[in-house]
Amino acid sequence: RRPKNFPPGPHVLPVIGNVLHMSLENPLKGLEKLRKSYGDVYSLFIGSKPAVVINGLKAIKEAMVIKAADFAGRPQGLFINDVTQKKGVILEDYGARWRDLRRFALMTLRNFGLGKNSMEDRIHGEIQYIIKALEKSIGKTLSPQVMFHNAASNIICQVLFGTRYEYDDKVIKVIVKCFTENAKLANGPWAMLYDSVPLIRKLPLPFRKAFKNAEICTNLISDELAEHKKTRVPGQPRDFVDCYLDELEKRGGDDSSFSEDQLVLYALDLHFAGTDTTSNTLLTGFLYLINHPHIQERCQQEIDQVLEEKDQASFEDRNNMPYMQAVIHEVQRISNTVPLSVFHSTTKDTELMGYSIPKGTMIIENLTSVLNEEGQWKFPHEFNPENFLNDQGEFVKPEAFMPFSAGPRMCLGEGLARMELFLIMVTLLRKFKFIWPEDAGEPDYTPVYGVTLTPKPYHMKIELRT
Ligand code: HEM
Repeated sequence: RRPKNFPPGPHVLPVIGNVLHMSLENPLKGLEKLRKSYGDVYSLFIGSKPAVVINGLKAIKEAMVIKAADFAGRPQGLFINDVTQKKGVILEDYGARWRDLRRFALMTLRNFGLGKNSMEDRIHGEIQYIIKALEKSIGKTLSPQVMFHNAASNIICQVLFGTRYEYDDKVIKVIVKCFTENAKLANGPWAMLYDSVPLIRKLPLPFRKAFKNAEICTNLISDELAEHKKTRVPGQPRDFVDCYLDELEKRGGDDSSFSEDQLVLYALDLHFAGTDTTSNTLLTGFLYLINHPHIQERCQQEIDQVLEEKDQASFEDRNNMPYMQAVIHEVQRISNTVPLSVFHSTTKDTELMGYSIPKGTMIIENLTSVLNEEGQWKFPHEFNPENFLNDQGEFVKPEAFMPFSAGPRMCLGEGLARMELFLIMVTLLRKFKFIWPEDAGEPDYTPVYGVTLTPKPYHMKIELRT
């Protein structure tokens, strides 16, 4: 039964809740349909657990920005918390420990953006490997999926461990495989059963694979950590792991949010958060640019004009490229890379749009509903950079642009992600022309649903620009 004054929603069945109202293949359509029946704030039962789904700019802003702290928790006691051993920053509940971990990550990322070997240099370094891979395919077709995935992974690996991995390296292949499998399991029916029926948790059922995968990744990162401990010079950090080890010494080892065990899961968290997101946005971006050649050409004209004889683009150049800025933001809007954000939970009894929501209720922030909300965009349902340009052709960012979410839990890698998207897209568009192969048929823009949305695999043809 729904508590008193709880948001409305469809009829609930015992044990399975509202599972039948949602397609596990793609729940986004089901959520949109329920919004039409019940309004911007409604409730669903996932198994026996109530969850509130928040849709549209007005309600999301009230929850995540105005009542920020009330909605900044993360659900606990779920399958995914057990798999990640309640460590790391993404799933940590709202409180002092989360704040400490988040502040440390933001500070370290900022420090690595400065100085000689800056984040821009690291990104440009990795772009050279993408260029090499593309040059090998000139005049032929290429599937860009693995290439973008590895590039995003390498950029974050350089920050975390100070190393990049060759595109066919065994370590990174194993980590990526484990992540992909776990993301699927976490989203699937076995995780739901694990959450709903605690008695089966120790049984040898398919969800055990997720624990095995987590152990494999933990062991690989522990090896990396051991290597760092052998070669580091205290006070002269080379990367995130060194910074963390310095911090650990400073805190004297009696602080439960900072320990070597924590570090391993923390690094895996950042790697996971920074890889699939950026690479799927790039993949979607190129899929649209290839199939909208006039937009691709207009980007190239602006890039040529602004960069002239300069060797390489810098992130600052974005301020002189309103059209490119609009295109990248439109790519992010249409990619809708993390469609349901990461689930939140309420930290106390609270209210939203006149409804009462008890402490500890799971909150599903439907970012899709804002990124294509009618009334917020000139062209909500089509790929059109005009969504981010005013009548004078200047770049403007509507309030409903929130692919990184909003409020205290909003993506902490936003700065890095935006820099990667800009430098990679500008550098590649400057050098190459991307073409849809003649024999590829009509493009299919329907994404494959998961924690992140992924475009269906596709091929691109590459020509060198003169
Ligand atoms: C296009 C790329 C990216 C997109 C669309 C994206 C999107 C998001 C979203 C929607 C959230 C959930 C926010 C919430 O719960 O309200 C999130 C959280 C997070 N992201 Fe990103 N992200 C991207 C890239 C990155 C990168 C490169 C990093 C690496 C540093 C990163 C690290 C994180 C972390 C650590 C969190 C959890 C923050 C917390 O719980 O306090 N993300 N991201």
